[in-house]
Amino acid sequence: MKQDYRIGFGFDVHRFSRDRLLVLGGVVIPYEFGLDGHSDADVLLHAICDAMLGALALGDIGKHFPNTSQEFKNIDSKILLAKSNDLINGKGYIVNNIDSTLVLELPRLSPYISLMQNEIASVLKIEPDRISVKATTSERLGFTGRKEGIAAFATVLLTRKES
Ligand SMILES: C[C@@](CO)(OP(=O)(O)O)[C@H](O)COP(=O)(O)OP(=O)(O)OC[C@H]1O[C@@H](n2ccc(N)nc2=O)[C@H](O)[C@@H]1O
Repeated sequence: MKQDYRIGFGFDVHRFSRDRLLVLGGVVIPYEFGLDGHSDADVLLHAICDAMLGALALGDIGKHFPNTSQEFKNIDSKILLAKSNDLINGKGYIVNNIDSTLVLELPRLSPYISLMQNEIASVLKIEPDRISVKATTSERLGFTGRKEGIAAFATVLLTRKES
């Protein structure tokens, strides 16, 4: 008997880089640096994808979207989020809610949080109030504190699709 609920956790890190866009939660954020990566390096969406896949023990994003594949070069990570959603839907589950936290010193994200929630909700086709996006500094400690990059954490609760 399949469980009615499955919980997943995701984590990702990307390093800051010049001449790259900063894309977080599907939103382009004005800043002097972007994030390095094979895709658009949307670290928040990657952590959320990882949590969705992990909830059903489907492996991690690298297994489904390898950074060695030309298919995913510079890809918009909203496409990876949609693909991850298709995978869990195909297994009979939908996203009930997401909680996530970005760890970075700068830029300030509070003006963009609701935009990110709306973008993610729109891709997943669920209500924005089921998507929580938070941002915190690491009090200038560690690689995030040295402004070398951004870390993202996400937890996702999946529920069975109404049969
Ligand atoms: C989103 C994508 C799109 O191509 O690239 P980026 O834009 O982040 O570069 C990838 O899915 C991003 O996958 P991600 O999983 O974050 O990349 P990595 O950390 O480099 O891990 C790549 C693969 O190596 C495996 N891996 C990683 C570390 C480790 N010590 N042993 C491993 O076996 C992981 O299971 C993963 O499947």
